[in-house]
Amino acid sequence: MNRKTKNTELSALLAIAGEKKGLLLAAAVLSVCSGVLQLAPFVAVYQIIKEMLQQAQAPAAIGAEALLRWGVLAFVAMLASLLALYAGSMCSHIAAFRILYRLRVRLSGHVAGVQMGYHTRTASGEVKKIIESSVEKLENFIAHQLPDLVTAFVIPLLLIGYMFWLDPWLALVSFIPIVLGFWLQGRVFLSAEGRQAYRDYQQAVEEMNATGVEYVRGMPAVKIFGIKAESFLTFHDAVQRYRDISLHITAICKTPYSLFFVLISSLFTFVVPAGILLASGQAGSQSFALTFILFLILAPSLSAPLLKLMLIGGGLRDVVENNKRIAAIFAEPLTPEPAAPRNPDAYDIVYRGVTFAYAEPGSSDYKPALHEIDFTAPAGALTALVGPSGGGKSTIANLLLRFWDVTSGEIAIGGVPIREIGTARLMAAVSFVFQDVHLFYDTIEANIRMGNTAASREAVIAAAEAACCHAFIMRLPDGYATRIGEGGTNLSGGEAQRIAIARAILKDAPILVLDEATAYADAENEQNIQAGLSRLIRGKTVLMIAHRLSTIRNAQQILVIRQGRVVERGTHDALRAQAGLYEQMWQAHIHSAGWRLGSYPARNAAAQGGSAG
Ligand SMILES: Nc1ncnc2c1ncn2[C@@H]1O[C@H](COP(=O)(O)OP(=O)(O)OP(=O)(O)O)[C@@H](O)[C@H]1O
Repeated sequence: MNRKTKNTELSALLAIAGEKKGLLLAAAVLSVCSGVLQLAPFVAVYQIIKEMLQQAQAPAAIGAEALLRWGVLAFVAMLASLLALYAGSMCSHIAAFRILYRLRVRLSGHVAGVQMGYHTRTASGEVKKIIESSVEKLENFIAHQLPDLVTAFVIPLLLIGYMFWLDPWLALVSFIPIVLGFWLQGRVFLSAEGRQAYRDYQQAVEEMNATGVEYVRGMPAVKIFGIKAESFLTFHDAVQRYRDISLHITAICKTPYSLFFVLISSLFTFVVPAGILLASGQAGSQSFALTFILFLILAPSLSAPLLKLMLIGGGLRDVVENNKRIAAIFAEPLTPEPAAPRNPDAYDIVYRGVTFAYAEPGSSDYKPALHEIDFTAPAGALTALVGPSGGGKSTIANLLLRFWDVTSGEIAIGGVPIREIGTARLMAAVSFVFQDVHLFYDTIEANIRMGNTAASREAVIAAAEAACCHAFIMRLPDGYATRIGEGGTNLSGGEAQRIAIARAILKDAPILVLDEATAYADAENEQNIQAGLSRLIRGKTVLMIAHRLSTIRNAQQILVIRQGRVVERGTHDALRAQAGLYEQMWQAHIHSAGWRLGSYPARNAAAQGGSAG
């Protein structure tokens, strides 16, 4: 990663934190105050010892009042320190939760605005993980680590400054092990080997998580095909890689980390011999003895913030990693919107010389999907897209919604290029019934209403009746208020498809795109869905992708798509007369329609009879 990218990540992190500057500053100041106040008991002990030493010859002269005063001061300072810690922690937590909220809202908004290509390139689990856990980890950083970091920096600086002011030689002796400890740590962590090991570690964790999720998701296949855990090689390998890199990191870190820990935790063991050595030159000096005592008190209190600094330093790498993931989402470009959106006043659709290629995941290569597609879908008519699997039918439909933008050529609605219509108006003009219906974890009514949130209850029911789903909805325990999905009722593929059709009927958009809308229908259902569809498409411009050719027999126009090109076009009768690909597909369709399970015994019997004869 180059320096520029790193800076961008850091500035993105600071920009996020900067939104609540005031609260964060208050948290930092309060936690430094708390840290400084925590030193008060040490000062009190020092003052008490000083008083006792000064009156060593006549202990009776030691002023009990002075000792009490220092005791009370230490107690009050500790109370004040706890109060400051509490107030600082409140500030940092309030700041953290507000920042997290703003960040999640911004991220969700951005994710909704980026082009569909991002969502197909990126696993939905990954985006969810970033919005949930990467953002959540910032809470720990902002609410806890940031104030701790400031305190862990400021307190040792103040202490070291004070120690140098008291006695530069003793301070130097305390300071040398600190420098040595950090140097030993830095030598490993900042070396090329250390940095590479950390990157490998991160990658190993990600791989292990991703393959672990895959393993659990693929459990039905694992069970059906009897694949044992050890033989699930990718997951197994990922776990082994994680173990190896963890052991490698432990091996390179154990000595410097142990030395660092020992050096920082035992600063006073350096101070004692140095003090004795220096004291031998100043025998009888009471003031040196006092300074020495103060050093013995202060040196251990330096260790705690320094060790904390080290721990936070390790955690910061995680924060930077998480921030990198969050910044990568924000770096994803949004669907370009026109400066002045235009409204089409007609709803015919024209594809003119449309060529499109998908970006290959993880490379800068592109995979061509469509070549010079030209056709007009007249307003109010049904245009069907048929053809072999992988030919490009869904891609043609998806481009109309600007899930991706065309590589070259143009798509226009009512003469207005779709880029100039603007996403909101485009979405309002088009209804889409996908092959894979997505229903939200909500009530049936809310799912249908998604097409038109302002619709009346009667309109929702009318749409459900038109889509032939009213009857089965009424059989559900709570009717239209039944919750779908996790923790609620599960619908069959055909039922979910009819809900999606009801949603589209309610939306009543002038353009309708149906991608395999009858995919899940059984023979009885298909009639219902067809009935719903014929009500839905009346008077609209329809693009319909169908594998069952019987469903599009009456289309005004049929386009046969193969290998990203329109290879035949015309009505059903005209295409059959051409005796080309469509005719082959039609024959195959008729054959498969006649090939039902019920016919098996008769055929089988015939075959057996034939062989017997
Ligand atoms: N999101 C994507 N990223 C990369 N390539 C894709 C993507 N979606 C489709 N493709 C590829 O584009 C080509 C056309 O696919 P498309 O889904 O449009 O065909 P289709 O005719 O609708 O197929 P089917 O009838 O099986 O649904 C295929 O080679 C497919 O692998």
